[in-house]
Amino acid sequence: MSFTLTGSLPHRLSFQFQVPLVTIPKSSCNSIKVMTMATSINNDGDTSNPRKNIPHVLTVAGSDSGAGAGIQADLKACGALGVYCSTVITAVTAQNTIGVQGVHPVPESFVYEQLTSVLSDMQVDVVKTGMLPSIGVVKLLCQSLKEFPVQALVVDPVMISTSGDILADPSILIAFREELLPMADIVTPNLKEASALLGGMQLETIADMCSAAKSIHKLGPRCVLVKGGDLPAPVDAIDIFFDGEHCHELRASRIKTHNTHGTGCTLASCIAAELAKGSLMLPAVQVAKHFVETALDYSKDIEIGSGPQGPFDHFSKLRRSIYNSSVRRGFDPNDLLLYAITDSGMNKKWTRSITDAVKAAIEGGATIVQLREKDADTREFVELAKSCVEICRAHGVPLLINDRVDVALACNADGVHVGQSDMSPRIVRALLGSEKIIGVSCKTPEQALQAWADGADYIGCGGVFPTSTKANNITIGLSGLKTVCSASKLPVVAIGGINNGNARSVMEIGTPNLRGVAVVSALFDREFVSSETRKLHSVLMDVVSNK
Ligand SMILES: Cc1ncc(COP(=O)(O)OP(=O)(O)O)c(N)n1
Ligand SMILES: Cc1nc(C(=O)O)sc1CCOP(=O)(O)O
Ligand SMILES: [Mg+2]
Repeated sequence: MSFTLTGSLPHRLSFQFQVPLVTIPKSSCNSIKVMTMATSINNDGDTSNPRKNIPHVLTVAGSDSGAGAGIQADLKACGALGVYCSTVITAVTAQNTIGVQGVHPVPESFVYEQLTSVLSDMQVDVVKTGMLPSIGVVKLLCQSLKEFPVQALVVDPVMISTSGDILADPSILIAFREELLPMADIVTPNLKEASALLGGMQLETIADMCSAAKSIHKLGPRCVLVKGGDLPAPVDAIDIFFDGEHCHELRASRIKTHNTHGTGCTLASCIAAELAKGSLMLPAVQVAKHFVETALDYSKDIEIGSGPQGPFDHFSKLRRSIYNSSVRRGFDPNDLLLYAITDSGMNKKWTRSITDAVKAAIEGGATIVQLREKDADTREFVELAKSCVEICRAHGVPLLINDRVDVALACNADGVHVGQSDMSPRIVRALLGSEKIIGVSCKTPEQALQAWADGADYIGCGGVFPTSTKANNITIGLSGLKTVCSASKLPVVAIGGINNGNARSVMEIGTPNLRGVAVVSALFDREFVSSETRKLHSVLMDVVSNK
């Protein structure tokens, strides 16, 4: 549903915003961005030239001459995530991989001039703060935000650099506590900063981090992310996210590298960028953590500078691994169109072998096949899978294995499909490598975003309709499917109770990333698999060719 706002812009344009009506959950952090498409109407009333509002983050932070942290990191992080980033520079620092050699604060009146300049002209969605060197700057920022409200404020409470240099007057704590944090949607302190905000509280365990997050929350921000990177050598990097109700433990692999300069700025900027794109807070934090983890991993061996803490690479490798994860070589989302999933019980009932069933489905037009053999012995399953790999390869159709990563490795299948209670897709990716296809079953937008963050290639979404093929399956309906598709950054295949009669209604829900239907009984609980597949194929072709 949407409503239309009309009004006037400065200069000669009038505007129309199509504003989708969204229900904002009470407990959620302020970050549901209403995505807008401004249609410019020139003086002749011509509406043919739509102007897109690109998501926009304004960073208010210090410049780092070494370009690993500060304003430079913020620009790179937003750029890598496809978000415009404007900048208000609060201080110029002379720093490199060795440390901070000098800090030159920009006069407060000129920080204010920059703020007014950007906020009065540009449509800023989210403000992210980094180095705020004085109480005066904090006060002017708060004043500007009251004058020009934005959709979300992300506060990275920078106080001391990783090299130990002081970047803000300690008196800043009062201004943080009393002025800035009450306006923040999220604050992202590391352990030292969290401790400073709480008057020196000792933080040594996950439980300490959780109680610190709750105490900081009482200062006014809607959400708190306490970063545990400095905890003594745990296996994973653990952060605590508190949304006012629940403490979530967020884990990422700990990457062994000295190229970590700018991780805090990058994380906060990525959160801001995701919020600007319309994400909810927890998924935004998860995407940001995944971004930093992947960037550190790709940059672990690069060498820039001679000091102990180098910068990392926000761009080149990431473009391949994150931004284009849906176009990983070996996976074509068009393959999801007619997704055939085997069921040994059904094929036994119709007295045919699984290999014959797979051949018949391919003959009828199946574009991808999944072996879902819940009862097979492992040895039997591997042999069956090897035969099916051969059949599928001969026809250029990818073959995935349901649940069993070991079987997929043994038969060199094209990938694996896992559900919410199977092995985590992040681990599956680590085991299979970047070239294999990974699908994840999702019933909610949060699961869909997590699947993307975990490195999946597509999601299976259902049950769209009731099914007797999978016991106790929850039905989400066409509306549930649409909600998940709209949130998903990955291509989607719909599943559950789909057949020739209802496939059109599924494919016509109107979300471009819904790429096909996955079916079991509509093909395999039938006498003639190839003709049933052909009928479904022709319905799907009819829908896609008329799109
Ligand atoms: C394409 C596709 N989507 C969803 C599923 C279901 O996977 P899962 O939730 O793990 O349930 P099982 O199939 O393992 O019972 C799927 N297999 N394929
Ligand atoms: C295997 C499976 N997963 C589902 C999910 O909702 O994730 S529904 C399902 C069974 C689909 O079989 P049919 O096409 O016979 O309804
Ligand atoms: Mg499963």
